[in-house]
Amino acid sequence: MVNVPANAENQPDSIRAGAVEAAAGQPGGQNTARVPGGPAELDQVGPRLKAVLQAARYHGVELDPAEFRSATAVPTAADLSEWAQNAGMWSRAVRIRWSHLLRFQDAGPVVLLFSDGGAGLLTGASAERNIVFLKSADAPEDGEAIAVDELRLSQVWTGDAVMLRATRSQVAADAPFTLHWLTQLVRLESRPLRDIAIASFTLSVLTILPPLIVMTLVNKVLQFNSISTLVLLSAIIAVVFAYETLLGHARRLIINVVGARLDTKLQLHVFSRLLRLPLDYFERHPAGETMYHLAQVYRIREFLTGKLLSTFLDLITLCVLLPVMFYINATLAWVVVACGVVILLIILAFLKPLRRRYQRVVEAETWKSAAIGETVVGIKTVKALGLEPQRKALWDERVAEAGKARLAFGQLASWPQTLVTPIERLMVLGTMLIGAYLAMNDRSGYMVGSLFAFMMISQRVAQPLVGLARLVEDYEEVGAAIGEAASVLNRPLEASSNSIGLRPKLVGEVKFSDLTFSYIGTKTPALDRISFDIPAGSMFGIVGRSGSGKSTVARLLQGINRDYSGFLKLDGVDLKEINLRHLRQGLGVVLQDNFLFRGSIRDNIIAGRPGLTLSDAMRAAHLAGAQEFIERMPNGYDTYIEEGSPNLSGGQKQRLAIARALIHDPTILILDEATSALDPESEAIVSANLMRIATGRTMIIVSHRLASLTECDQILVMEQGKVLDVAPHAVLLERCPLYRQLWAQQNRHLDGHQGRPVAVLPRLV
Ligand SMILES: Nc1ncnc2c1ncn2[C@@H]1O[C@H](COP(=O)(O)OP(=O)(O)OP(=O)(O)O)[C@@H](O)[C@H]1O
Repeated sequence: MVNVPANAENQPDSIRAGAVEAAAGQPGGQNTARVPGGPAELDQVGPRLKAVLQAARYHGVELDPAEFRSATAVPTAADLSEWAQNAGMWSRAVRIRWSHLLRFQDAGPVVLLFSDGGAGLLTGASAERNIVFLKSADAPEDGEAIAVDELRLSQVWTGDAVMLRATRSQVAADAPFTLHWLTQLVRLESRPLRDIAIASFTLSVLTILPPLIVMTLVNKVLQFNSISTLVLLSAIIAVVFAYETLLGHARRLIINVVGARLDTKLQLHVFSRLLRLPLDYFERHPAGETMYHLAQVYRIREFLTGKLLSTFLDLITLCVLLPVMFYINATLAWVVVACGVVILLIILAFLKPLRRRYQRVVEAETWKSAAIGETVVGIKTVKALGLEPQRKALWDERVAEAGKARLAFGQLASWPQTLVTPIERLMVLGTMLIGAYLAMNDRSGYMVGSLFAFMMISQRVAQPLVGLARLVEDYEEVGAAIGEAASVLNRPLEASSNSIGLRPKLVGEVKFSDLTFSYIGTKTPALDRISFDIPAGSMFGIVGRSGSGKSTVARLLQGINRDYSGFLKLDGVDLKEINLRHLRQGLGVVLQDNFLFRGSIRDNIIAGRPGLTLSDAMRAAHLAGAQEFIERMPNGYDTYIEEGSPNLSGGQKQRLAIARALIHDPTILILDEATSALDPESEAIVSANLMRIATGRTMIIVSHRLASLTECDQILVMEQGKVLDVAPHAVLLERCPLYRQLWAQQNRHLDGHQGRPVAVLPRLV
């Protein structure tokens, strides 16, 4: 019987079907034949990677071959497993025996590595027939997995296997940031939490002993002068204290570990979601506001591993101690419980007004953070325009508002505290007084010892009871913090870069058909039924007045905005269908103002892309015309650039940005006003390299300056979001009035000479 994996219907065809045509002879092999139906880029991927890619796809995860790292020519099981793990999957590289393979009946495909460098996918097994079902990574889509016995497999299999599946945390990575998600996160730590609970329970039990011993001491030892009982009790107390100390230490250690792990997971989650937020979000929200909201995550973590955990542990103590209190004296125990209930009622009564005031604190703090963030980001403008007094006034105002809101909250929050404190005292002192009264009327003589014991226990109970009541109050604050963090993290993300979308091989042909697009919140469309084609490998210019939609065209091409109507196709594939990360890896973009990160020039050009070296950086710098000025710098490619690159001129910055865009040899290079802010000399240097840069790729140049576009194969003229004309420079001069007008405006100094402006136009080489 063929044991097809349980969710066989959900498997991609490439796994479900196909045969290991060469399982016995040439399994996998170093065959680079096209995978039918698979992405074109798989053609260049070796069989071991292909097998892992397919196994990952079975679990709904699309791995990126560009992220695979291996120190050896033939990927090892460990490399492959690490690749899957880096993409957030659970994966293990294992060395297993045949008998183990027979147990893989419905766990999804397992990748088996073959001794010739190939690989196969184990899709099922039959223990009765002593066979496994195997399929090559290169198998045709509609082929069947073939049955292979132990002897045949042993001829080709190294014994290494890679197991992988989607992890819970991976599923959780897309989950919204809610209290439920946080609870799930905590539940993943169930084992250490269980240990903490056991330690706490034991500690609680141990805390019962001293009061009980005191009770015995008073009732028995003091009354009957029993020295032997005293010695025994002392020994017990010593052992209990030693245990208590050790267990307390262990508990704190485990709490620390759980706290650190939760912290790490939260931080990873927050940053990965932040990176996946669409650009739109960042354009609409000040950086300071976003950072303030995200900082709330740390309050949530403090609550989870601090107050919540300790209250949970206190609850264990309560559960152990309360019955003992009732056992010692029910009347006194009821007094304690009644006090606890009153404390809870007081806190509940204040919840709603506290929530309202806290909301005001949150709003005021958000505005405050936005003001400081904006000032730091725009400090150049603040200084240049001498806006310090205005910014200071704004800051003063925001600080005052936040202070007022905090004061109002603090004043109200102190009321429950004021009301709860006497009740807390009453809980301890009241029980003492009532206990003393009861002891006076007690004739057995045992009441005194019980009273001592009760006093000791009630002190330990009062704290958790109050803590429990306060937890409700703290939860309000944390609830607000979750809301704040969620207001950033729970926005719709860009399409999942790992798992969704096609990865076609990009050639560089672009087609806009009847495309209309409006920014959110605007009435007039930024692009209005535009249609034009950009042939692969051509140089394409876009001109138009300010606000005509030039940059929007470039944004849509980068997949920044995807909610347009009509079609935008890249090499015949709808852009919305293309995996976002794959798309952006095929694009190079240089903007008017490019951000260079803190680090060396080399690091900035390589931009952290793994596997690239100094010689790659030098090649890109040469192409961008940057190598000459880099080599003149004191430390060459190791010259350190500060954030925002104050030690570079505008032209140098732009050339570095172009080098950075060229480093991965993009199929399409977009220059969006990349040379507009440059002085004529720098522009001439950059433009002089454009022809070289353009070779072998599609180049889209958005520019105000018509002079920099004259060499383009086609120039698109835009006006108010519409396409006015598309033609080469000379033709546009003839037939497009707007183009002619813009050209005349920009080249008045040429004296009616229709040729190229002598001073501005760079000679392209
Ligand atoms: N993020 C945005 N949100 C809302 N509206 C926008 C946004 N970006 C641009 N717009 C609007 O869309 C229209 C086209 O803008 P776009 O930036 O594409 O024009 P442009 O031709 O590149 O202008 P410029 O040459 O001045 O850069 C403009 O009316 C602009 O106000």
